[in-house]
Amino acid sequence: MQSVRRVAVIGGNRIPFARSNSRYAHASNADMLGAALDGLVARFGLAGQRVGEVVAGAVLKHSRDFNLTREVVLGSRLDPHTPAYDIQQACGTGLEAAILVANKIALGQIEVGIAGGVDTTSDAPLAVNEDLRRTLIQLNSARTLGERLKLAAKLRPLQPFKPEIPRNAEPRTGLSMGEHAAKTALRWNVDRQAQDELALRSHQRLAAAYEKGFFDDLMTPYLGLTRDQNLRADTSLEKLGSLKPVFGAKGPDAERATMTAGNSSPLTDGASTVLLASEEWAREHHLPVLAWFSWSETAAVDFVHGDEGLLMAPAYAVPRMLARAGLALQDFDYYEIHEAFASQVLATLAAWESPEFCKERLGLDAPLGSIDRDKLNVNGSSLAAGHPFAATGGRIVATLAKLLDQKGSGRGLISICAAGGQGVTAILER
Ligand SMILES: CC(=O)CC(=O)SCCNC(=O)CCNC(=O)[C@H](O)C(C)(C)COP(=O)(O)OP(=O)(O)OC[C@H]1O[C@@H](n2cnc3c(N)ncnc32)[C@H](O)[C@@H]1OP(=O)(O)O
Repeated sequence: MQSVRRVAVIGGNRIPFARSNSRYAHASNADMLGAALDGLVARFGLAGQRVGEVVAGAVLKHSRDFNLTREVVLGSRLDPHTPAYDIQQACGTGLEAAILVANKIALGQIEVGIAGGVDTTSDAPLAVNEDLRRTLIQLNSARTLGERLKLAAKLRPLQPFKPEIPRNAEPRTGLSMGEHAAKTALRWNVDRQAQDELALRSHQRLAAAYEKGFFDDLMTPYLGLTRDQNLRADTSLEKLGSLKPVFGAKGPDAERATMTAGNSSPLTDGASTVLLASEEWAREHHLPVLAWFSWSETAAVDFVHGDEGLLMAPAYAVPRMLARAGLALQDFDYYEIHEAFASQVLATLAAWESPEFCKERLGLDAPLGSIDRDKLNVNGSSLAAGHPFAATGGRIVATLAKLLDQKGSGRGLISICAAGGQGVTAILER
């Protein structure tokens, strides 16, 4: 059995993120992931090379995209002998892909790998209703004219052919991510002002990062976009404060609704990729190491039978990871907490500060405590950049690795909430 090896983050490449039904309206998942991968291959001189594995995924995928990642690799300049496959862990997909690749490198199973993710809400897979779908499948395999006529006769009463549009909702509750987050915001008394301030900071910091050229070697322009399209450098607390609540805005608690289009991440299209490798591979290829991928943890909460918030799993994953790593919540120079909603970031921070939550839910004698907010999402996050579900993990890993490289030393925490009541977290070090 080989001992565990250090895993290097070499770099990343993504395309600018676009607002849904806008600049990338006619691009497919394969087009966008292909563009992000092509940029990575070009930047790190990987053309013609056989990479250990490429692992990526999409949350919303057409049924024809059996193995989207492999198809993208076959269309890329990588050696076609590069194995590639899809995984899916909702909004944690990109980070979970990086964890999978990192673990294979750590165990000596591969020397180098690429993790990625892509999503489009502009090209979402539509399905026809269940009866119609089954009848069409049977019709396709019917052997005799009689069988076909019998099945065709069944089709008429199934009119209209109403498509099933995938909803951004939990199958077991029927509630959208935003509606779940609104319930959590009430539970944690997260106020509107704090959410709008977090959103404003996200836009200001992302804009400042662009101005400094931070993304110059992390991004390839695509279809005319050179910056994330959702970024509103000119937004203000006044503008944000004037927006009407959209989640939790109906029902008995409507008066207390606080979540708006401004403090919720928008529906977004985009793709990202990250290059991970063993120390030896990096040295042999003369590629500098940005950061080391050191710890990870995935947790799940019972939001169906219990009272845990759908997007609160990172509140459980992080302390478990800290305990294994022998670290405190304050031992970090950067915190990258994915901003699905400002309220979910603030509820997570409130949970870590709560003596009751930490004792009753985490079994800790003392709360994890608060973090220095100046170290949180220092170059903006999903509220400003947008959130193409599976692509967010790659954006965050590459951003944090570069921040640590620029600082020269330090440690960063990644926390991503995901649908299904799951949370994916990791630690990068330099
Ligand atoms: C999936 C997982 O596994 C885990 C997760 O991450 S959960 C998160 C998943 N993602 C989501 O659930 C997406 C949530 N977001 C949405 O559904 C939609 O973006 C939304 C319903 C919140 C808003 O949709 P919309 O109404 O089409 O947004 P949009 O038209 O852009 O904005 C509405 C208004 O607010 C304004 N606005 C939005 N952001 C603003 C800002 N930062 N500053 C100023 N104004 C802003 C817009 O200009 C617009 O104003 P007008 O009506 O005057 O044009």
